[in-house]
Amino acid sequence: MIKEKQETCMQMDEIKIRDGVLFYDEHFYKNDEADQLYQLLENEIEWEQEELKIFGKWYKVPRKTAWYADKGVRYKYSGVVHEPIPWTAGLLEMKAKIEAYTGHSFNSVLLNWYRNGSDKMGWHADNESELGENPIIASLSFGETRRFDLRYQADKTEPKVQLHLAHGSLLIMGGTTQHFWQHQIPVQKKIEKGRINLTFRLIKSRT
Ligand SMILES: O=C(O)CCC(=O)C(=O)O
Ligand SMILES: [Fe+2]
Repeated sequence: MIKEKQETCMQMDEIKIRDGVLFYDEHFYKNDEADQLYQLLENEIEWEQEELKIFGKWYKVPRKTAWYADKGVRYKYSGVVHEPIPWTAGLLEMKAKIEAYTGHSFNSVLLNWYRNGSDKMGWHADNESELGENPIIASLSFGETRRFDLRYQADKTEPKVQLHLAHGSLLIMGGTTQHFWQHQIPVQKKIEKGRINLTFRLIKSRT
């Protein structure tokens, strides 16, 4: 099984980084399928506008979000514990395709909709304790290609990594990536259209 898993991931391009594991498949979905999935997600997902309290003042999160998962799985993001929405058929299909391809299973997905290039996500690592020691995160992107930056925490001289996550692509982050690296989606003012990202995760502990 382990051998099979490795072979499956070997079909993906490995992006070599220090103290981390990244695999990327630019064409996980064909273009026309990806177009349809973008529309489906934009219309069917129960998008929320979250607000965050920073130093006593409320700010709108600069993107729309949604959280779908198995029953009973809870997750804290943007400082709030979220109850999951039950899976839709479309999301379950995507999950099954990723599971078959990678040999890893997932019980939840966090969705982010960046409506244009002003929507963003700041530097962070997906290192919440619920995800366990070395989480595997499977990230699907649809819509506009956005930059995905990674920076190494312990040694600022390590060069930043810049990826461009394409329409229909799959990125896998694994190994110790979340210990040593942070990532962000920076503002790209010239981008006028939207991008939807789904990060499939396995939540191990139930808060
Ligand atoms: O939009 C992306 O590609 C990244 C999303 C992300 O980092 C997250 O949901 O934790
Ligand atoms: Fe993240």
